[in-house]
Amino acid sequence: MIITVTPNPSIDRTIAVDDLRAGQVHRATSSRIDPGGKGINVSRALTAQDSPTLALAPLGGPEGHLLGELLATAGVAHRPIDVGGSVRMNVAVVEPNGTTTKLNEPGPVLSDGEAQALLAATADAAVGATWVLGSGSLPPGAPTNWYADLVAAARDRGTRVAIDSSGAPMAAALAACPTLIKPNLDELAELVGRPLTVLGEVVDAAYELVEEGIALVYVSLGADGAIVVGNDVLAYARATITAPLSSVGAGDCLLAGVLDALAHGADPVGALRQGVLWGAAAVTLPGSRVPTPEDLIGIPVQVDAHLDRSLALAG
Ligand SMILES: Nc1ncnc2c1ncn2[C@@H]1O[C@H](COP(=O)(O)OP(=O)(O)O)[C@@H](O)[C@H]1O
Ligand SMILES: O=P(O)(O)OC[C@H]1O[C@](O)(COP(=O)(O)O)[C@@H](O)[C@@H]1O
Repeated sequence: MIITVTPNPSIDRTIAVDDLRAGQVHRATSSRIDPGGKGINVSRALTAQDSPTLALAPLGGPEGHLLGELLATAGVAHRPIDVGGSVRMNVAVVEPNGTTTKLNEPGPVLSDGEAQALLAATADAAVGATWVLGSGSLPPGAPTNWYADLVAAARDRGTRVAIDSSGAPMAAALAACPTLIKPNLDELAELVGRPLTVLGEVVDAAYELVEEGIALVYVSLGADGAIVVGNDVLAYARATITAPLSSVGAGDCLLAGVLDALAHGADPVGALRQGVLWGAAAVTLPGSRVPTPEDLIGIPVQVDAHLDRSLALAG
């Protein structure tokens, strides 16, 4: 069982328009809502592939109630933590050429007690789990070291822990040495404090984090695929998608594929292959829809242990 915790979940509304222009009135051509937040997306992707998972999240207010209903409809096992503030609504505006503009709300303020209750519930659920994943931004009010505390709590219970966040909460979590992290290119550049433009620079940056004690660093590189770096582990994988539809949540699907494979005993490179497959399949689907087994059919994944360090990245 893979436990996910999403301290700042969302309802994701995807709105399609012909041509987005700031300051103008637009008539949408379509719209949809999906359950959102990074850990929730990972649990959705795992559920769609029949992989056991439990999603924990603070589900407050009418939006929290709606999010719980959406998760139940999708068959995602979840444990709501009751909080006073309402779940946020994040908006993605999608244009026909695939350009996506995202507006993410900050989320409700969590009190100290609510942040502690979420941590305690996750620590309880971690006992006997294959992995615990903490993912996404922290809502206002949650302490910056919330993910660092989660890493310590999971380690105390003998459970492997993955963290996928950004900014100060991610930097604090790194110091606590999670088992695995999944930054994208921008997040890795932020963690090492320098721009990364070619594959060799990404590999070197990921190695620095491995040397600090992170066992496995998976870096997602959008259309350029992903790498895994660990002690004695280095591989690059990519899949070519001819008609990408929406990249919202692709990183979450990649991480779901990686954790599912590792939970089933795959080696880190096999897990990279499955992660890239699930991530690539996600971009063929609208909004943040997650791939089913049928959606994975016919997507070829190339895995290469000898990577071209000079490969320029699209960023
Ligand atoms: N245009 C694309 N074509 C093929 N695969 C893609 C494309 N965009 C994303 N992916 C796959 O999805 C993964 C996650 O995407 P990425 O944008 O890097 O994550 P995040 O959502 O975390 O920023 C990538 O590593 C890649 O495997
Ligand atoms: O917690 P954050 O960083 O604001 O991100 C939340 C957003 O990320 C997602 O989980 C995935 O979106 P991305 O494409 O930005 O990875 C959305 O469902 C959600 O709206």
